Amino acid sequence: MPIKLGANAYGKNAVNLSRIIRHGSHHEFRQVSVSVQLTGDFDAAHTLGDNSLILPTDTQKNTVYALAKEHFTGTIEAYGLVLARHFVSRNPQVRKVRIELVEHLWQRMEFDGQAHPHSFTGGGSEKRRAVVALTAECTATVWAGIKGLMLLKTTDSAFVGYPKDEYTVLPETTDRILATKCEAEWEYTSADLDFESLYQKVRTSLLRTFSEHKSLSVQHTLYAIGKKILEETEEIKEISLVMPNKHHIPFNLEPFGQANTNEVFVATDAPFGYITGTVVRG
Ligand SMILES: O=c1[nH]c(=O)c2[nH]c(=O)[nH]c2[nH]1
Repeated sequence: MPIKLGANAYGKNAVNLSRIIRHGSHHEFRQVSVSVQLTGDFDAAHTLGDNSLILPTDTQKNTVYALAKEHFTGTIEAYGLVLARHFVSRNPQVRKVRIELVEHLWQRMEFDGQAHPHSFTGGGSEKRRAVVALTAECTATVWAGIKGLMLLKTTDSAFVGYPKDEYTVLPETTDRILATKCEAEWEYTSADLDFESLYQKVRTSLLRTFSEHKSLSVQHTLYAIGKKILEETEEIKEISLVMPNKHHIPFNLEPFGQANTNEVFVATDAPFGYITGTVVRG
């Protein structure tokens, strides 16, 4: 049986780029982790050690910084497209480039209702993410997403009617805490869109459905969130959601002579329910 090289790709991961955008004394601050991945004609590099078609990952890293001065002034989606077009147009050996950008969300400080011109606080666990793929034929695909979005509501969440066997001890509940650290990723229908307003629209829709939905399970809420986003936003082809169930378990206060009327809980890290799903059209 002959042996040959299968699928392969290479690039620089986690290029940590930060940038100040100055408008006089009012500054914007952006911080993003960029990963570049190239797919293409790299057989000779693997089988012969011939590096003549290998654009060094160090050069890829430098390109992320060099193009940032002129081009990283808007959305991460737009900057991803600039980088992808650069690598594809300069390197005929590249069949496909994939750029992943994960943005740390710094929040501007505010004092007495006044936005501070140059000071920020860390945005917590929430990150904004974009992935851009561009082929040598210039077909671009853009995905956008949210990571680490902590969501919690204190009512309008139930879990009843599930099968019970000899190992089931979970009591049915019609009023529990629903908490998750949500991840969402959606694919756009085009690479020529207002990525900023679409991102804000999707994020707001996600929060609104989470808070307003009469949840019968995490699965039920996940689908409701995805369905609403697709109904409201024709520029989105499909959306995938990850919604771990961050359990808050009622603590037994009976040994202390008190009734726990759904007020005191143990917040548990592990294990946790892991609920994922993609909502599609048609
Ligand atoms: O919303 C839920 N979905 C489940 O699949 C599940 N399983 C479980 O033990 N609790 C829950 N809650």
